[in-house]
Formats: sequence, structure tokens, C-alpha cells
Amino acid sequence: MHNDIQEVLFTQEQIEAKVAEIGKQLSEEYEGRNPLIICILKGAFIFMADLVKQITVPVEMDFMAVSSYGASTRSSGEVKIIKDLDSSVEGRDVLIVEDIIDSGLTLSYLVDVLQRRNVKSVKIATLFDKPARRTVDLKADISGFILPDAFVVGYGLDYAEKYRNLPYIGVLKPEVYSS
Ligand SMILES: O=P(O)(O)OC[C@H]1O[C@H](OP(=O)(O)OP(=O)(O)O)[C@H](O)[C@@H]1O
Ligand code: HPA
Ligand SMILES: [Mg+2]
Repeated sequence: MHNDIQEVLFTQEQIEAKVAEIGKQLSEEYEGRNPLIICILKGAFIFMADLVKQITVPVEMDFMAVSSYGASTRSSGEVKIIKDLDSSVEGRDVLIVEDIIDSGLTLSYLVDVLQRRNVKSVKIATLFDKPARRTVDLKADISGFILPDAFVVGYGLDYAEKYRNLPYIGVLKPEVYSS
């Protein structure tokens, strides 16, 4: 285990099994359709890569980069689009793939942006969810794991751009971000 990690919440094996389950569920849900899957960078890149391999219907993919945390463990409250989509979403069945929903600010902003671009439907699949931390009313259609109110890293999630490559998800030792 990495020295800055206090506790592993979900192991690589548990995550793999959950991602396979979500992939199966989405394949059934989108049977006969051709969804556009949007990966929210940077955090969702590992989940996206593992998830799409488990989806059996034809899909298209696009990527959007947003940021609101910077080098902090709290949302700045301002969601910045750093890279917008390459393709049009008008009339499309859109599936947003996200690593974590915490305050809900990032996704409530993005759902609003997509709806104004006249999508046919929009659904959210998140691997991790911290419902206790919501400041806006937002629910995912699929939530893989429910997390306690603690800042976590790994499997794409960072603190100040570090730890994204850990294959598990863990709680960071408080002294790492308070120092
Ligand atoms: O529900 P919220 O409170 O909005 O938090 C969730 C968002 O915050 C993180 O992104 P971040 O802004 O850290 O950018 P990153 O993905 O590049 O790390 C995470 O990847 C989600 O997109
Ligand atoms: O717990 C978290 N860890 C990393 N990034 C995050 N963005 C929102 N919540 C978190
Ligand atoms: Mg981040």
C-alpha cells in the first residue's frame, strides 16, 4: 500500500467486479441504441477505459475536461470547462461517465449544459458516490459504490494531481493534505 494511504476502501478486484456489473447493466439498458458516452476528464479516464470494454452495444465516445477542485479537498464551487466536446450532442442518447459525485456541482452544471444543447436523453453512471456531501439535488442513474464523507484517491481520483494511478481507492492520511 502507498505510504500516504490510511485505509483502502475498495480493492482492485472489487472495482473490477463492479465495473463489469455496470457494463452489463448499461448494455441491457441501451440495447438497440447507439449512445454517445462522455468521459469527464481527468478523473473518469480509468473508469471510462475499463467500462467501455464491458459494453456490448455499439457506442461512440467523446471527452470533456472540467475542473473545480484544483489542489484542494473542497470544491471551489466554480466549474470550469477546460476542453469541450468535439461532437454535437443534439438528438443523442448521452451517457455521462464520471468517477465520483461529491457536492454534485460538476454534474448539475454539465447536465444543464447538455440539456441546453438538446440531447434526446442524458443518464449518469458514476463509480463512486458520496450522497452525504451533496449541496445540490442530483442523483446518478447508476452509482457503483457509496463512500463515506472522506477525501479519497486512486483509480483516477487525485489530490493535487497525485495518486490517480493507484489501482484501488483509499482514504488519504489527513497529514498529507493538512501539511
Ligand atoms: O460533485 P463535485 O463536488 O463537483 O465533485 C466531483 C468532481 O470533482 C472531481 O473533478 P476535479 O474538479 O477534481 O477535476 P479532475 O477530474 O481533473 O481531478 C471529480 O473527478 C468529479 O468530476
Ligand atoms: O474525494 C475526492 N477525491 C478526489 N477528488 C474528488 N473530487 C470530489 N471529491 C473527491
Ligand atoms: Mg481532481
